[in-house]
Amino acid sequence: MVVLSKGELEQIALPGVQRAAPPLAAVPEVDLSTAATSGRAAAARAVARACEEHGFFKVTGHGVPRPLLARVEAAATAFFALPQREKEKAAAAVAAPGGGPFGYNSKRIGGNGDLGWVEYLLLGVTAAGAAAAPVALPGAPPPSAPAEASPCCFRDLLDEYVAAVRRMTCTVLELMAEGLGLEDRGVFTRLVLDGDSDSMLRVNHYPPKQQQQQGSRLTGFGEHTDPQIISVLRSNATAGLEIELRDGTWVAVPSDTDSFFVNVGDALQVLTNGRFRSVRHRVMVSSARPRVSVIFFGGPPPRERLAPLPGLVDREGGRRRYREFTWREYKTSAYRTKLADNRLGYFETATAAAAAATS
Ligand SMILES: O=C(O)CCC(=O)C(=O)O
Ligand SMILES: [Fe+2]
Repeated sequence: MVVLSKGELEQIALPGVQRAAPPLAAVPEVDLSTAATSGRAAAARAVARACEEHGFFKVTGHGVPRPLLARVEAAATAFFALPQREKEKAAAAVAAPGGGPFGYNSKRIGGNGDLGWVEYLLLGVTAAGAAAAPVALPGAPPPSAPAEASPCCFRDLLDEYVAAVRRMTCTVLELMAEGLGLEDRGVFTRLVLDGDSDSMLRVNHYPPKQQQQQGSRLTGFGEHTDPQIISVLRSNATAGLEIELRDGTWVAVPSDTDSFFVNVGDALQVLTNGRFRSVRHRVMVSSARPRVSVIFFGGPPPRERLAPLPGLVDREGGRRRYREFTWREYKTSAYRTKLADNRLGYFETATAAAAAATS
């Protein structure tokens, strides 16, 4: 088990963010069921508007079966209730041969000293539509645990979940392309469906606060932008997610177990030449109830060369905000940074950097 020193625990209880953020008054919402009918153009426009304004919106009418969502939530809760030893054994099984970020972790986010009041399972997503690790997660649950806490069952369930959520994600990505007026509707979808797509699934569990932490707001997951093209999140009924608006204020996103929340990621900000905004967000733990969230991150293949799409650059008089780079390069550079760093700064063109400095 990871034991934190007093100083490390103080870092999680950040004094600067003690005040509760006000709720986001109107969460932009897109009903995907209307996109299947005559409302497609309106849905595409609503998606593009939300990506430009917030880089964030809520998806209803998504078609992912409710019982599947409930089973995943129950299995995740049961998994994190397993003895620490079992969770760590699972980590060893999903770790990539050469190391890397996959597996189970507690309190430590990434390799550069970021801490949060969270434990999580991070799994690679394979091209075949299956999620998770190529090997079964070992470890039998204690006899009292529900069957779905068994890491093998949990893995199978997550496979099913990823297949359903990836399908829905592709519909959203197509709507984004349409909303931008791009002729090639599949320009984003292709990257996520590619056999080598660098997609992931993260299951987060924010444990209830301990006695001595009552009254303080803890950093569950510090502020950051997501690296990939798109993130699609579903949580239990415990709030905690907050996003930063364009004017720099933070707002709380009310939880909604029937909907998914979509974040624009860094890669999509680049592809759209900055028109879509990679949303800065965090999770604050202020409730005594645990929060469980499951996030599908749709990413491009490592070899993919990313650059602003020419059609979108033309619309800005030829001004390119980012230079071309491969996804592998971005990741190499990002792994050296802290969670809160602006990871795209390194890839900005000189004109974009100059514009940012004067704004
Ligand atoms: O757990 C959440 O609700 C969000 C966590 C998050 O932003 C992430 O895992 O990238
Ligand atoms: Fe995130």
